[in-house]
Amino acid sequence: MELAERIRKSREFDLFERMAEHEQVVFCNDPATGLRAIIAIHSTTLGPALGGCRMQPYNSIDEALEDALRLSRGMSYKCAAADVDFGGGKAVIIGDPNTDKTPELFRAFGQFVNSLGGRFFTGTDMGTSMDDFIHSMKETNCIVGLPAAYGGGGDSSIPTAAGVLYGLKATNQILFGTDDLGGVTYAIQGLGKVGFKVASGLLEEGAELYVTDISQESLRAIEAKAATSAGTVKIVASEDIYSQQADIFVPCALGGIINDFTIDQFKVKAIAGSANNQLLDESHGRKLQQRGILYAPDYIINSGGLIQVADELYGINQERVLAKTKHIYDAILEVYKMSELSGISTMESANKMCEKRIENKGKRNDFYTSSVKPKWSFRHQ
Ligand SMILES: NC(=O)C1=CN([C@@H]2O[C@H](COP(=O)(O)OP(=O)(O)OC[C@H]3O[C@@H](n4cnc5c(N)ncnc54)[C@H](O)[C@@H]3O)[C@@H](O)[C@H]2O)C=CC1
Ligand SMILES: O=C(O)CCC(=O)C(=O)O
Repeated sequence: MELAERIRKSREFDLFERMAEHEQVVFCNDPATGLRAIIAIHSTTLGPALGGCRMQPYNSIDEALEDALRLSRGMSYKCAAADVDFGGGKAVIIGDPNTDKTPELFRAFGQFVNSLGGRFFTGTDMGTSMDDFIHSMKETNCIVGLPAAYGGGGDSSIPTAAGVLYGLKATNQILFGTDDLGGVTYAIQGLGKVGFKVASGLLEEGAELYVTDISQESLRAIEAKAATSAGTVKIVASEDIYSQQADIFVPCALGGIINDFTIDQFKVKAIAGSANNQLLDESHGRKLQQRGILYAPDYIINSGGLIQVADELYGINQERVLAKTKHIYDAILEVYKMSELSGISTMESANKMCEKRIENKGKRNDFYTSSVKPKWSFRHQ
């Protein structure tokens, strides 16, 4: 029996089966600082792996690993969709972002990132902020999305939120024949770095919002914002956000929130938000299609942050970032149209497009020319 076949048949190698699509998974353990993290590299076909680092009080190693595997896979598709020279990776730190952060923990994390020798670049995600990575960057230059004062492109949640607003305009174009964001009702889950900016942008345009967050501070802040805006806001309980009588559900917190339990609760016409991995699995994309709910593939509508951090490789240029982020409007319209023409779901349409791009790049003969400086070398000077 072939080695690969023998391994596949042995239950003791289940972990390798789970990461069958992934190139590498690194478990990072630093007892001195309490760091326990997982870095997952899905694919480096398009370039070094890139993906933010999430911090969350996961209930088990299993849950943390699953998140890292799913998120890093999503990054491969996101990089292909945004046409940037990066592959898919992601990191998760096990811990409570409100109580467990220390400078030493993020320095230890930076050391592990550095040990990958440029195969993995990272920055902020759910539960982490630019300030955390100021500590990590002391150990590695594979950190993106740092403040401008540290040579980075700044807060990547700004272009992410801008991209979501462009995606919502495209969605309104299909639903109502207009790009206007005002006069429409949205149910927003999560008012963090991205969700708060999206909600604020919608309020300024006169939208009617239903919002939820587990942070009372964020809820008070959005009420204060609404008091000085053209729009209105109503706070709803976490479990009620899926069943709001709104036009569009805008998930900006957790993944897996489109599942068998929530799908029957939706009364919306469309779902379009920043959260990564919104569909529990691909079948839920088809179920949304059957229910006539338009779905904006998450890794396209939320690619503004990636566009900005990828731009750092060329020396950040905000005009270029904005122009590329605007393109999210066309990209979302394109996938809605592809799905309509082919009859397959919007997510399947987007996946097919990205898989083709990755396959084509994999086929290309990247031949070596000794006179040209390696593309990434300036990051290691
Ligand atoms: N920051 C970025 O540029 C990007 C973020 N994303 C994704 O967007 C989502 C949000 O990211 P960030 O805003 O950066 O994270 P964040 O950590 O700043 O905000 C998340 C918010 O969700 C809230 N939340 C957590 N659990 C909740 C629940 N059960 N119900 C309601 N609210 C809940 C938190 O209290 C927090 O306010 C994540 O899925 C992230 O992976 C995707 C692309 C880029
Ligand atoms: O925003 C970042 O720092 C990297 C991009 C990313 O992780 C994401 O788009 O999910």
